[in-house]
Amino acid sequence: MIRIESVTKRYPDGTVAVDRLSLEIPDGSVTVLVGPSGCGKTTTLRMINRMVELSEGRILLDGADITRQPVNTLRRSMGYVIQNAGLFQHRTIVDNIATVPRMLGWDRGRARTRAMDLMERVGLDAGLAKRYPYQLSGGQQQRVGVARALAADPPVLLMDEPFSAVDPIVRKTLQAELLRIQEELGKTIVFVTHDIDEAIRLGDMVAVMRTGGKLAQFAPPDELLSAPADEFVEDFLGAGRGVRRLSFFTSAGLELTTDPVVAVDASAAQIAERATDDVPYLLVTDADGRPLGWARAKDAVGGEGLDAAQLLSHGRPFEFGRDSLRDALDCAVLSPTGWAVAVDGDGRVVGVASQETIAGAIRDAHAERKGSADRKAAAGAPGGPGATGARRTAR
Ligand SMILES: Nc1ncnc2c1ncn2[C@@H]1O[C@H](COP(=O)(O)OP(=O)(O)OP(=O)(O)O)[C@@H](O)[C@H]1O
Repeated sequence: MIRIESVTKRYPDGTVAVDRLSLEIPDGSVTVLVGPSGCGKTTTLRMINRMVELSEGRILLDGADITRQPVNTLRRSMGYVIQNAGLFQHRTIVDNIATVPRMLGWDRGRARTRAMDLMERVGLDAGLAKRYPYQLSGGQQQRVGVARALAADPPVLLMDEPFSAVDPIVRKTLQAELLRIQEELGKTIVFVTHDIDEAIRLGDMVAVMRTGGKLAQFAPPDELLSAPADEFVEDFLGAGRGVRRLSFFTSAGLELTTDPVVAVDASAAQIAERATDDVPYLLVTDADGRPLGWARAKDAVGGEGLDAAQLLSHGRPFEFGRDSLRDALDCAVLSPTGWAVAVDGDGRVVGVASQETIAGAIRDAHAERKGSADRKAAAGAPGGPGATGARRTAR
């Protein structure tokens, strides 16, 4: 655990960049520092690896004061990723990634093998290994930056606006990749951004800082959205808090029905059996149970069977139990029938849910969450990461 204890940074010109900041950064999770420009995020991050020396207070890494160990030893335990990747322009990609292992005395072959493994892990084609940074896109360069920071397998990763310089689509992909890598590696990540959506998507815990280097709120994103500490945090979070919070509710409790689901080769009798008064649309699946689209029940009954070419689009299904209630709601709202299609991990239909069913599940989830928050408050327990149930999606 990284423990920041009442830390202040006063630069030589008198600027107080960070003012008595205290934070406990849990192991194996992503803690995001977010706030407006100049609020002291970068200064805080750099005090952790001592690129900036603090003025007052102390920082403990696993209980030991970071000033008590040689700065090189400290930095080796912390990968560092910055905006625009900061790659060595005269070195190939594979050599960039192998930099730290080589510095640690690994032989060339072992360092290169490690670098090639990491390229695969961060989603880079092995064919890029011999290129130079200028021959890569911005998104690819950021991936190299992440791979280089992971090369010596440090327990801590410090990331300073690593995805700010790439376009929004690449940025979402990189965020999703980071979450995937984090799921596998379980590093302690401290991530700086000025983008609140990025903070909410990536953070297990989010520290909102305000100008003057003061902490405004430190909470899991769900709690931030449901109970902002004050007007500053509320303004910073922006509009649509309620809908955004649904990302933290799992779809696992949704009551699905399979009543409208029929296979494309269903007989006239099977279709007639499905198409009751309560089922205006039928969800048609292929022989493997994957969704093909919606058919109007009244058109399907009495016909010659279902015509896959005549179906209404089923939109993007949600993965039952993995995706959130926000994903399910999005599906239902965008669906031409108002029904969301739920699939399993292999893309096979497990059922459908109406907008009304989803609205009911949202009410239940809120009531359940409120009950559990009240119980926690009564027991004096703080909120913590990992209580969300839904996969954090980078949609
Ligand atoms: N070397 C320095 N000397 C004097 N003041 C500095 C120095 N570095 C940063 N500052 C000041 O400290 C404050 C915090 O800067 P910092 O870079 O930590 O903020 P930030 O939240 O990361 O900002 P941004 O989002 O714009 O990168 C700012 O007022 C900045 O001008």
